[in-house]
Amino acid sequence: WKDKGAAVGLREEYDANGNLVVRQVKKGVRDFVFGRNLGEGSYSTVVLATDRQTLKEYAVKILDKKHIIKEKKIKYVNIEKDTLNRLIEHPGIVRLYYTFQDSASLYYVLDIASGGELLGVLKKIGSFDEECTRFYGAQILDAIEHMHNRGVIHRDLKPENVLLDDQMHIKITDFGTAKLLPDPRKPKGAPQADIPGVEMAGEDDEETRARSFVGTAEYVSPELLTDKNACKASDLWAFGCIIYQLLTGRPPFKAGNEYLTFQKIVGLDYQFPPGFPPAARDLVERLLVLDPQRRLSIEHIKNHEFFDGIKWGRGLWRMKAPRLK
Ligand SMILES: NC(=O)c1nn(CC2CCNCC2)c2c1CCc1cnc(N=C3C=CCC=C3)nc1-2
Repeated sequence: WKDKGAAVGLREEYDANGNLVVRQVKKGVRDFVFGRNLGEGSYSTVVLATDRQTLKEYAVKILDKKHIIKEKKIKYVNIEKDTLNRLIEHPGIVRLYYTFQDSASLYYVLDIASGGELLGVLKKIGSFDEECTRFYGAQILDAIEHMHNRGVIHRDLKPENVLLDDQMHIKITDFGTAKLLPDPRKPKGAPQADIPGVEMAGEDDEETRARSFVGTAEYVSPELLTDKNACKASDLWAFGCIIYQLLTGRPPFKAGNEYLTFQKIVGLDYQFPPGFPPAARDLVERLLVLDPQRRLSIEHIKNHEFFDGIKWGRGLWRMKAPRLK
């Protein structure tokens, strides 16, 4: 990285009344007051931060440059930034506002999800009723549809990566292991963005990176275990696991260790507990299908009986979140 430091760019503009307005266009470390630690990744720390000027709160993801280079994770860093830039305008996905760097670190300034993890809420109340599962399932599916329409496969969807904002609406996070397909909105052959000036020397090539990643055991799709290839339907397998888990309090495939969990997955070895709602059961059975080609498409899921009554699109994000009981 060329160390651009935290140079703060200022732009002089004139407003409608001809008054000179000086606008700050580049943020830096000095513009934020850093607070408590929100989470640790393998090469990043996420910290609560407040913008000194606007007092707006953010989550700032701080990536250690030395560690990234030593662990050859430059590609992951590029993928995450490119992914977040592609998904910039969906209410169900953590938004990237600014990036900057100093001599030691890269900084991503992201939406704060003050409600923490969906998993935390699920653990607190045990399991969700149908209404809450329908609402949160619909928001997660709407965000997955947006990702897939932009050529992004998340590959590690799980309740820990579904966060909640102050309206108890979801915000999906952690795109460091996403798989980026060519952006359908960019004309064929157009260069796909990267972090400028970041050498890829000694980097895994994209194919190796894309094939080397396996998500979190309980949510990994069978195709990722058998032929190492994730596709959009892999996110819908994880979605089926999440719907099952919201209604029962546990994922469908869980064993004493990862190997036994993987065996259950490829053997489609799971059961529905008594009282599992029939419409939800039909939906989950059409998602937890070994052949990714035969899994329900997003359009079919949206029209499934389980989601009867859901107003898809912008209306879904204006709805008041149901009380979690
Ligand atoms: N890896 C990330 O990008 C990331 N990690 N976190 C915190 C993790 C804590 C463990 N589970 C997954 C998330 C965040 C982000 C994005 C941006 C982001 C925005 N808001 C929060 N909010 C939290 C609030 C309370 C507890 C934990 C997180 N967290 C994050």
